[in-house]
Amino acid sequence: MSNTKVAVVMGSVSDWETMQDSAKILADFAIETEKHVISAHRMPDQLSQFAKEAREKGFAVIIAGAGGAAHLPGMLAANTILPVIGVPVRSHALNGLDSLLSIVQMPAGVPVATTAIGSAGAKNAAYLAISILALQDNVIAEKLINFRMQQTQASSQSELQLHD
Ligand SMILES: Nc1c(C(=O)O)ncn1[C@@H]1O[C@H](COP(=O)(O)O)[C@@H](O)[C@H]1O
Repeated sequence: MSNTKVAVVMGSVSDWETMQDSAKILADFAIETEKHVISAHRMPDQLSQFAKEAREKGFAVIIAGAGGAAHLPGMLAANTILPVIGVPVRSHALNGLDSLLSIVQMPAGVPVATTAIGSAGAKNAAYLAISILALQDNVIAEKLINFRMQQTQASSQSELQLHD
């Protein structure tokens, strides 16, 4: 697979507080990443152009974070065959439940892999994108295995401390 880049797309710059958690993990794994604010609602033509060109521009995965009436991930998925991971950003009015339901209930045939609401979801979107890249890249796979081992060690240590 020659496509190695990940796009982190968000509906508004106000989503960056959440989506920076995706970008930080991708940077830790040295994954080439582009960040974009592209709203399906406010920038429909740019959204369609970005999604249609993403594959030929070398992207392997698109992470899309949006809040409220979060149509961005679904509309990206409608315009590309790349895997799209949707992150429901926590909204003020409904605490992110609106974002979650807007992203998760896609019709069959146009999938969006939906994460949890908020920061944990943004982090897991990055780890899922890294898992996809690791299918074709042993260096990334090794880094991911090391990360999981360190995470297990840290959890085991905290368990031991509890019984000290
Ligand atoms: N859900 C969408 C889309 C979209 O899905 O196209 N575009 C913007 N938004 C969301 O509107 C919220 C408020 O945006 P502002 O803070 O700019 O008013 C953000 O969480 C954004 O993701």
